[in-house]
Amino acid sequence: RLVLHPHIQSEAQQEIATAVGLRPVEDSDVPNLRYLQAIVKEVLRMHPPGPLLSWARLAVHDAHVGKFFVPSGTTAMVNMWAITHDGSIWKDPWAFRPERFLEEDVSVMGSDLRLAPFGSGRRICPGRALGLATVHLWLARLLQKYKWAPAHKVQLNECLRLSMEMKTPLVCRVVQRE
Ligand code: HEM
Repeated sequence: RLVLHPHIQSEAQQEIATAVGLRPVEDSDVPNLRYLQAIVKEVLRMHPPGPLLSWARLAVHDAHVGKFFVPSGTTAMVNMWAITHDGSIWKDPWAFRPERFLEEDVSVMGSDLRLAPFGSGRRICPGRALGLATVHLWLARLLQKYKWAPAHKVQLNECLRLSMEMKTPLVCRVVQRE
C-alpha cells in the first residue's frame, strides 16, 4: 500500500523525522507516531492477515446469535474481511485512507468488532501486543532509512494460506534516504 501511495509514505517519513530526528526509531517513539499507527490500522482493515476468525469452532449446543439460530453441530466462522469491507460500517471501504483513524480512534485490540484483526473474546490472539509492536517498529525503521517504490506493477490479489498472502509477491525498488 505504501508503494502505491507515495504521498502517504512521505507523510509517514515526515512524521518520523519530526518526532524522532536522525537517530534510529525505538519502541518508545511509537506512541508519538500517530500517523504510522493509523497506517498499520488501515492495512489491518483492508488486508486482515487472519480474515476468518473462530474458524474451527463447533457449536456444541443450539444457540441464538442476534436474529440467527445456530443449531448444535454447526461450524461457525466470523468473516472479518467482509466486516472490514462493509460499506454500511465503513465509509469508502475500498479506499486506502489512514486518516480515517485520526478522525475516529478505533481500537484493533478486540474491543471494537468493526475492526478485530486479532479476534475478540476468549480465543483472541495472545500475541497481538507483540505482533503490533513488531510491525510498528519494523515499519518505522524501514521508512526512516529507505524510500520504497514498486519494481513491477503491483497486483493486490490475495490468497488465503495459513494467513492471507499476496498472490503475486511484491517486488520493490529501495532507495537509501539521505
Ligand atoms: C500482526 C500479527 C498477528 C495477527 C494479525 C494475528 C491474528 C490472529 C487471529 C485472527 C487469531 C484467531 C483469533 C480467533 O480465532 O478468534 C490468532 C490466534 C492466535 N495467535 Fe495471532 N496474530 C498475530 C501475531 C501473533 C503472534 C506474534 C503470536 C505469538 C507470539 C500469535 C499467537 C497466536 C495464537 C497462539 C493464537 C491461537 C489462540 C487460541 O486459539 O486460543 N499471534 N491470531
